[in-house]
Amino acid sequence: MTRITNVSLRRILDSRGNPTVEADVLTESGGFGRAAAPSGASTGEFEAIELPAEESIAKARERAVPRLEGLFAGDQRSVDAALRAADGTDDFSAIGANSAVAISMAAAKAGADVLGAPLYQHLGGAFRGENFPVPLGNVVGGGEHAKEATHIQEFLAAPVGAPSVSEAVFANAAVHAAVADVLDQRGVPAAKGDEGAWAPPISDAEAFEVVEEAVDRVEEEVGFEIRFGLDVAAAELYDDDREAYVYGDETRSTDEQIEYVAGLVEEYDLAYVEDPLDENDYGAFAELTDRVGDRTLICGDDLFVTNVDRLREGIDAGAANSILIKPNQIGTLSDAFDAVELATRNGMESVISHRSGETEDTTIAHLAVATDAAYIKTGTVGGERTAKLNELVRIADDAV
Ligand SMILES: O=C(O)[C@@H](CO)OP(=O)(O)O
Ligand SMILES: [Mg+2]
Repeated sequence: MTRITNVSLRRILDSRGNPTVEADVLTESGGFGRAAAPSGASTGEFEAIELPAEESIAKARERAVPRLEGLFAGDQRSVDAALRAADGTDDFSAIGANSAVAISMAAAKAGADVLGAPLYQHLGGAFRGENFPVPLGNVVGGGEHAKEATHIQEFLAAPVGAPSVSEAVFANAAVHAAVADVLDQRGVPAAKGDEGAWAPPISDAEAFEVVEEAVDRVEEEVGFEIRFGLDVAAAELYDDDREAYVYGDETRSTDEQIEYVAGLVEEYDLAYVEDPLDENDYGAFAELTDRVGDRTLICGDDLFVTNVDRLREGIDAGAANSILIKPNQIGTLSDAFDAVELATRNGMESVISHRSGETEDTTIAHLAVATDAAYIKTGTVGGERTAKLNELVRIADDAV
């Protein structure tokens, strides 16, 4: 039987050294699932609410755990509906999206365990297809993830021509290493940001040169196409009072920002641009998508926050052609799947993503394969990032 007999919650460390929530779900027949909540730094204004870990655990123990015991672990919709009912708010502010997402993911793993199936197959079904996501590798970054580095939050290698997921993963690691060489040649010292990307104290313009050079070198070495992309995280740059995007001493109006990003897509043949504009500006997103959406992905992260209502608004406005999916932005796997489904039905690509604060949890690797996502964004190096990448390699190798 797959009935849940026990849900336990504990406080563990995330990659920034902050406390986060880990959940264990046990079933009657001995099925077991464990998962942990990640945590963002450049969080969207409309995300589900993360409570301090201790508080979230106490509230979830009191309100959610009693409702979960007795449910079928494999029936993800019921588990997630019980979490929503236990919380009773729209944004999980009563029990915390951190406990909710940890329990939701742990229940899915317990459900898979009972079936003896890998998680990606439990979630994606027998006919999920043979595709694998292209890993987007953060190789240079700044913004909220490294304050003294670039204004643009992430420069992402995109090995779109890789013949296998394994070659793609290693290509990203090679670009990360090549960036270090290029910076070294230029005499630029660089620490690493929260996601393991290099965080050099250089201008965005110089970062483009560095990343382009590193990508070109590795492309030549591996013999397949590597492009690159960005997470501008523009909501963090936008100043409501000045109605402008602030890049240190420089500012750009919304029209200038659209012009700037369209120019970057053109000049660097960018494969992917996430959050190029403020999270409240569907109109500006639509304008940019109209201009360059035929040759690049314009992806909404803070814009959509994995929320179907916000996605619907975006679809009506023509605001983007892809959506970033972060289960903890919305609180359950069912909600994340609903967002992917709505996006797919409307011809949009899905990109499954980690957070800047992470654990060794590998659920998103399975989620990306299960949903047939075009891309997965999960960093390049560092244990909490390679945990997901190595799991992808194992999934491709049928070894999970
Ligand atoms: O903006 C993002 O896409 C994420 C992950 O890269 O960062 P954070 O988790 O800090 O929101
Ligand atoms: Mg983002």
